[in-house]
Amino acid sequence: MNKAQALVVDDEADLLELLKITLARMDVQAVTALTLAEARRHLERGQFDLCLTDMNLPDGSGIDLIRQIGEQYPQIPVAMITAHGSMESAVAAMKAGAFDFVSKPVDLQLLRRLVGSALKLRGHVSASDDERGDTGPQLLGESAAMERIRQLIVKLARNQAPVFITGESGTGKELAARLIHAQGPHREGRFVAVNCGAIPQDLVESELFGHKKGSFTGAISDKEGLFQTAEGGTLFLDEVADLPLATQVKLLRAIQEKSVRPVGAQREVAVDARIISASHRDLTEEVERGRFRQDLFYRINVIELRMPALRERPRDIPLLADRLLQRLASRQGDRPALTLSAEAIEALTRYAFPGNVRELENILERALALCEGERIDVADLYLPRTEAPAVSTDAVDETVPLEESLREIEKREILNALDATHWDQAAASKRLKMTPKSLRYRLARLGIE
Ligand SMILES: Nc1ncnc2c1ncn2[C@@H]1O[C@H](COP(=O)(O)OP(=O)(O)OP(=O)(O)O)[C@@H](O)[C@H]1O
Repeated sequence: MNKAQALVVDDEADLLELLKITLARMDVQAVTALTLAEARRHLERGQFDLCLTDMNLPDGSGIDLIRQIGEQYPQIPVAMITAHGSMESAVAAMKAGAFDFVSKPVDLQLLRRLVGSALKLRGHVSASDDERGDTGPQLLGESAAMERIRQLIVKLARNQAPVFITGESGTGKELAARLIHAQGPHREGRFVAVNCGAIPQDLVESELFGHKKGSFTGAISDKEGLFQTAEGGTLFLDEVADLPLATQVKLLRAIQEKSVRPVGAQREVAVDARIISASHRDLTEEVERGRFRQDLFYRINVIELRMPALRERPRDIPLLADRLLQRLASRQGDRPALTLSAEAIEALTRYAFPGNVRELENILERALALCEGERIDVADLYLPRTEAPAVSTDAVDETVPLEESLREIEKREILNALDATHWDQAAASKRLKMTPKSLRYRLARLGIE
C-alpha cells in the first residue's frame, strides 16, 4: 500500500514542522500549507487521505476549507486544529463537516489516534474493514423518514462529532447509536451504553470517570470508569438529562479536554471515546428550567438525530411487524412460521404505539406466546385502548368523539403524503389536492413539525 498522504494547513511554520515529523513517524507523508490559497493549490494537484487545518489562517477561515473539501473531495476526512479551550471553533468545525478536532498544544498521543481513525475511514488500515457492522439488527422501515435516518447514520459514522439522539421511548435511539458506532472507524473499540438515570447519584462520577482506591468509603481498589472502558470506541449516554448538575460540569470538561480525572486521582487520563447521547426529554426545556447546563447541551448536541415515533410513519408498521415476528419466532426453534391476519395488520396500523417499536415487539411476543394457530388475529394482539388512537379512514371508532377521529384521519393522511414526497410540502399539498398555504395552516394546527 502507498504511504498515506496528509495535507496540513497552519500559519505557524514551527507547528507545521512538528506535525510533519510526527506524521512521518506514523508513516504518513505530510504536505504543508501556510495559507488557504496554498492548501487549495495542493488539493487540486495531490491526492490526500486526510487533512488537518488550523482555524485562523491569514487569508480566511479553516471552516471554509472544511466546507470546500466536504463539497469537492468528500472522501477526505478533515480535522480542525483549534486554539486551546476554544470549544466554539471545534463545534463550528464539526457542524461544518470536520470529522474531529485536536486542540493546541497538540497532544501527540491524541493526534496519533485521530490520524489512525482518519486512515481507517480511508481504508488505509485494512484490518476487518469489511466488518461494516451489518450483521446485527438493522433499522427497518421503508418510509422516507427511515430512509433519511439510515443515510444520515452512514454520514455520522464517518466523523467524531458528538451526536444527540432525540425521540420518544422505544423509537430506536440506542439502535441508531449502535449503528453509528458499528459503521465508523471506532467499530473495533467497544460500544458502552450507560443509562444515566439508572445510576445512584452518589456513584455516578465514579461510574463514569473511575476512582482511586480509598477515595471514598467502599472504594476498595482502583476502578476504571465507563469513559476509560469506551476508550477507542463509543460511549452512549442514554437519558443524559438525568445526570446531576455537578456531574454535568465534569462531563463538559471530559468532552472538551478529551480527558477525565478519576475520583481521588491527581492526574487526568486522556480518553478518546466518541460521545453519543440521547434523551426522550426536550433538552431545550430542561435548559430553560435550569436543570441542564446550556454549555453542555451545546457540546453534546453538535449534530441532532431525531427518531420519529412509529405513529408518524404508519406505513412502516406492516413490514416491521412481519420482520419482528420472524425474528421472535426464529428464537423459538420448533415454532412454525406465524403470519398476521389482514385485520391484525390493519389494527396495528391504526394503533398509536405510545411505546413505539419496543411496544410493537412486546405485543408480538405476547401474541406469539398466546396464539395457538398459525395466524395471529386481532384478538391475539390485546391492543390497549389509547387516548388518542391513530385511526384509519375506514374504521372510525364510534366511542371516540367525531372531532377527534377526524383530526386523526387528517393527521394520518397528511403524514402519509409528506412521507411519500420526502417531506416536500409543495408536492405533498398537490397530492392532497390543497394549496401549500392550506397545508401549512393544517400542519401548524395539528402540531406537525
Ligand atoms: N426501525 C427499527 N427497526 C428494527 N428494530 C427497531 C427499530 N427501532 C427500534 N427497534 C427495536 O426496538 C427496541 C427498542 O429500541 P431502542 O432500545 O433502540 O429504543 P430507545 O429509543 O433507545 O428506547 P428508550 O428511550 O426507552 O431507551 C429494540 O429492540 C430495537 O432493536
